[in-house]
Amino acid sequence: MADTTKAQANIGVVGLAVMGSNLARNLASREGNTVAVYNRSWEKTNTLITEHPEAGFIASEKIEDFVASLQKPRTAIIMVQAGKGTDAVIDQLTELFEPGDIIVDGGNALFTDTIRREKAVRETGINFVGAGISGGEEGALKGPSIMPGGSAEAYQTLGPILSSIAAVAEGEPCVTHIGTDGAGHFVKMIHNGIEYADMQLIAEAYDLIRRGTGKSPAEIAEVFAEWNRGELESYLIEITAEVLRQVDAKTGKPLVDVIVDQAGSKGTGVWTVQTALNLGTPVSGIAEAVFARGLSSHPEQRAAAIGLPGPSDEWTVDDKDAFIEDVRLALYASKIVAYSQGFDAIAAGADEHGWNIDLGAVSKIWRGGCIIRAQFLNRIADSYAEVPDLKLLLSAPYFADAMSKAQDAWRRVVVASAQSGIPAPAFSSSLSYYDGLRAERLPAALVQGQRDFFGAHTYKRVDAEGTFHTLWSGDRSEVQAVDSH
Ligand SMILES: NC(=O)C1=CN([C@@H]2O[C@H](COP(=O)(O)OP(=O)(O)OC[C@H]3O[C@@H](n4cnc5c(N)ncnc54)[C@H](OP(=O)(O)O)[C@@H]3O)[C@@H](O)[C@H]2O)C=CC1
Ligand SMILES: O=C(CO)[C@H](O)[C@H](O)COP(=O)(O)O
Repeated sequence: MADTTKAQANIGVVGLAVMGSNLARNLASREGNTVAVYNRSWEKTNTLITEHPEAGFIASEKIEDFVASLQKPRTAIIMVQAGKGTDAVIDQLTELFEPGDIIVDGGNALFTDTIRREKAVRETGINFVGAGISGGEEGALKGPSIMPGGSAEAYQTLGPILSSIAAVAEGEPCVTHIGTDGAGHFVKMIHNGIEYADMQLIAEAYDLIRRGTGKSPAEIAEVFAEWNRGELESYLIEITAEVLRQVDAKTGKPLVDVIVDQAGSKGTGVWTVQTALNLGTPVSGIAEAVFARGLSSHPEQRAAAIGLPGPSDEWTVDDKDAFIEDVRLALYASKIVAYSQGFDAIAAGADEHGWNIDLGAVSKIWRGGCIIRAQFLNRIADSYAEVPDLKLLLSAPYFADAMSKAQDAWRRVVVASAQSGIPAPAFSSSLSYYDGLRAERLPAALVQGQRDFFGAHTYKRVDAEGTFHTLWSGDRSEVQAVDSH
């Protein structure tokens, strides 16, 4: 129980499930910290303090005691379920905290909720910081990537303690002040969108290799382990090899073969796509990943589709090693597209919400601690260092060169997917995005003509200023018009 007569802790954590308990241990392991902990139900608190006496936690059963155990100005990090749970805890803390104190929401909040909460809490004189935290259980314990928003003043107080618990990549802590109010949670949301795309692309690579070459999951694990020593080196490739190696103790089969093939989701991928749709930013690779999880999770429809015809011609892979190398290159190119789309979405969100987000700094803090950490984030960081206002990541020399080296293989893999009937939605949509971007002319011109035909939506001409409309139901002459978009 807390000694409510003395405020001993310099920081507190509310919510002691997987993320909160590990973050609290991380904080407690740093020199000079005394950590107060509180969870709605006592059981989790009790487990944490019983299993980790070395952390010297100050634990409270009541939130009033938790608040009393914090030194002023108080700082508490909330790690509870996003949505109503977070609102409930913010309300409780706002009642008990005083002006100058800091509430940090480290959960996966929707950034518009964070904007709303920051505004409401700021009016009480208390600081509110929405901070995206990535790294899962291990990251929370050993060093996550942290994406804090909120005011610059709050970050001055918070920055040092967040830096002390963050992952370190290339000698730099994986934390930076992203921007005001919801900027941190916006960037975390996009991080998760990229995570979805990356995972889907890896899953497609696995499926193509397995069905194309007949290799076992354990053999494919070795392929991924090999890839992890090259330009694809990343946490997600590393854990994919681990998952594919795992043998189910009950059946002796590869674990991947006994897991139900229906992918779940908690919402951040959907938010990314919804937000990008509102911003008019095509995050097509991320969207395909979200839809692929959705498709997998409709067992009745999938059962109804079994027996529908597949390709008539037999599809075989003649040179297995060459095919695997093609898949590797297709994965790398599609992954670059996913990150490029993600960075576009951040730039568009920053424009829309008036955030001054340093994309180079974002790429640096994703190099360590987070789920999408990858060797090639160093190349992204280099690209933004060379051209800070880079308009398209894909066009940076390193990435343009990577696309040039990968694109023939990428096309062969997409063809193989279509011919074999092995779905590869993220590979093929990423390739179409790439081809769409680099096209000198797009059939969007025809779409504009169609829109003008049925709705007098007007169009621009390539050879004259102004806005035009064809009198489709009249003599089909062209007239000047007011732009109706
Ligand atoms: N798991 C992960 O890998 C990652 C999770 N996150 C985010 O971090 C946050 C914490 O995640 P995780 O540790 O997985 O825990 P969960 O998202 O499973 O949330 C469980 C915690 O929320 C608390 N809680 C739920 N509702 C309320 C409420 N109304 N009032 C008070 N407390 C409430 C629970 O308390 P009780 O024990 O009493 O039920 C418990 O401590 C979430 O926002 C999540 O999205 C971010 C990155 C990675
Ligand atoms: O934020 C995270 C990692 O960065 C969480 O693990 C998140 O829950 C993953 O999303 P989903 O459950 O939808 O796959």
